[in-house]
Amino acid sequence: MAKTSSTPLTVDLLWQLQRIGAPSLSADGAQVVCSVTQPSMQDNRTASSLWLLSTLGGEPRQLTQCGDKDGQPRFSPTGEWIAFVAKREQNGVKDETPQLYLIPPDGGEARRAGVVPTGVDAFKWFPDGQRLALISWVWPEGRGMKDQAARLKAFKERKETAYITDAAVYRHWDDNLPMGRVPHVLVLEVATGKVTDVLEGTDYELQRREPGAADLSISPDGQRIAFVHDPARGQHPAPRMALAEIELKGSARKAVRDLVKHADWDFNAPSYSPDSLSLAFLASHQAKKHTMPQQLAVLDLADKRARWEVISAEWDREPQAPLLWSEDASALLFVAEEQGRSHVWRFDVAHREPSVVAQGGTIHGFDTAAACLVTLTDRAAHPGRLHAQGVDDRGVRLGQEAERIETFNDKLLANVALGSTEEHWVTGAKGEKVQVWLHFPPGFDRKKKYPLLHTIHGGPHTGPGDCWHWRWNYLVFAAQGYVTANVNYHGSSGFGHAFLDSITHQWGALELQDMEAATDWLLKKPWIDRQRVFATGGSYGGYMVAWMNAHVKPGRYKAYICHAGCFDWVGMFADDAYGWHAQELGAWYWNDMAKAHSQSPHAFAASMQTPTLVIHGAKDYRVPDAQGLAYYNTLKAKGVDAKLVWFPDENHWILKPRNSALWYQEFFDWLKRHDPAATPKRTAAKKPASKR
Ligand SMILES: CSCC[C@H](NC=O)C(=O)N[C@@H](Cc1ccccc1)C(=O)O
Repeated sequence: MAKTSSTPLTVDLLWQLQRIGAPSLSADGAQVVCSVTQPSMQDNRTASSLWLLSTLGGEPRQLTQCGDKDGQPRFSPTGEWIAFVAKREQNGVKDETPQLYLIPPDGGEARRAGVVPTGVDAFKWFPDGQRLALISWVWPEGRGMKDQAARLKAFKERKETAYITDAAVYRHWDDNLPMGRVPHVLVLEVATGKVTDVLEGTDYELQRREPGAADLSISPDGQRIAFVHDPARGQHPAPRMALAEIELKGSARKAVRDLVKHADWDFNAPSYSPDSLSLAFLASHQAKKHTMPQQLAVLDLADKRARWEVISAEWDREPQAPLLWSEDASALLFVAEEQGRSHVWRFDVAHREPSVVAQGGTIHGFDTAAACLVTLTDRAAHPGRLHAQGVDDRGVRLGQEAERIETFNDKLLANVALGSTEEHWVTGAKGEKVQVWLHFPPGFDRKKKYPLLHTIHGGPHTGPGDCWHWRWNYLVFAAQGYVTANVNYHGSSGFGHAFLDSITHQWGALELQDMEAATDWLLKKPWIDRQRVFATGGSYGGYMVAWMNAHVKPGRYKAYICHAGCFDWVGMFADDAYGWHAQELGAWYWNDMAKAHSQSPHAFAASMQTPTLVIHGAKDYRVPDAQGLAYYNTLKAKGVDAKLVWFPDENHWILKPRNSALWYQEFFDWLKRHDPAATPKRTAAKKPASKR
């Protein structure tokens, strides 16, 4: 039941809430460290600090003061240190790039672990707690850290600003990848601070799209590092990754070799087993179909012929990185989606049997040690929370309820009337069941009528549901009085491969049928006001509302809001994901323009008449802002009521607090402006110029 208090969930309150990062558990399972991000609307920024919590009860303790971006905290296997990434000024030295810091769990001053001129993107502890493997983007022709520092200095002091590349992969989401550099594995010694690039002088490099800790695994004896590498070295726009292994002699490279490589498969998330007998990893049979899920696979490390096998082929769900082994090496633990939620799963390797160990909501991180499992979980009804629970030595959950180990946002939310969330299913395209999440305003009264607001998710291969979203918060929308619907249309993830793959080469068709089936179902509800129906969406959801503007009878939806929407699949070739277009749309545009246009809203612009708010960030490389500008310009040229909100300093997501508050305000103002029941807040919408 919704709380009866009167405080609604407002954007202002949303931006006061603290944001908990992925937890790391100490080896004895007694302590947890995580980052906590505190936004400041006043300062228009966010700051993150590290907090120490206990799985045995007691209040959390702040470990570091609000640094700029204290992040990725990880307990050392021996429990002696917590390592984290930060940019700081210490002992007269100001970090120009993120560095690795160490702090004792008992607190005190963190110290820089060593100097990595090109910065630290991610890291993994060695089992002995005496070394760390780091990921850093280095100049491949560089030799040693001094040379890297000199090259970085020269690059920063150059007067030219051009970004020059001959790579196929040179951008990711909103970043130009570091020009002239490639991601390598470095080894840092805790005792000396010495840093060694253990791929220096080789042709090996890590995968370029956000290489992270899950791309590395260190063998229990500390003598080998498995890593995800790109055999095409950035020269293929849709590369298939391989796994390789560095053999160490101390902190130096002794050898590097391919470990798992196959032209038809994409591999990632290597994970050595605690008994050193196996390497687990994720494998996707891309040659079979580009939508093939990542499946669990295991390599027998004793097998001279390096044979590996998929062990989850019978399970129609998709494990996500990272893969953690149970302590007895009998099972793998990971997160996987399941019909609008995600859980921590345990997969018994011998019996090939999955089971849920920790239920979502939506799980955003977990860790396990010493028969304890800690999770970071959110729901539509609350932001991320940390829970701890006992698991037996086979990694199977003990007892029913996990214990919450923090109350970071409880006080702020104590008197907030949140509204409620329900899961429903409708018959959609192909006569198949389609999941619809409904979020109701606080104090919802079935005898009254409410406006309907569709919030269409992006992807298309994602499957949100029972989750807390900072940028598209379902209950913030509901608090404004909307029944808010989230349809997991055909193509969404978490419902099996066939459902996800069903839209391939026909983007827009089945999804539209699902949206319309959900709207038809909702229009039959006595508590929906048929005259007050709106649809909004971001990215692929923005594509969907543009597609609906061209394919749905005007008037059914009073207005649309298109955030970072794909509008024209030919123009979209400027995006950072262009390598996947042909697989998804069915052809390269130059080979079959009609095929591209048949799935492209711009090709149907003639029929667009519904008022639309277009929002886009200039630094968006996934859906370049030209897409939103073209859509807005098209509507203006046609005399359709349209408004543009363009952010010169934001990317695919609107991340600065003040810009996010403005985003929500413009969002609600647009809906009110086109709501027949709303008293006009400002002068009536300008009459569009004569229809052309
Ligand atoms: C298929 S390529 C990129 C898919 C990716 N999300 C996963 O489902 C993505 O970035 N989706 C964008 C929309 C988009 C689709 C195709 C090409 C570029 C962008 C999104 O919805 O965030």
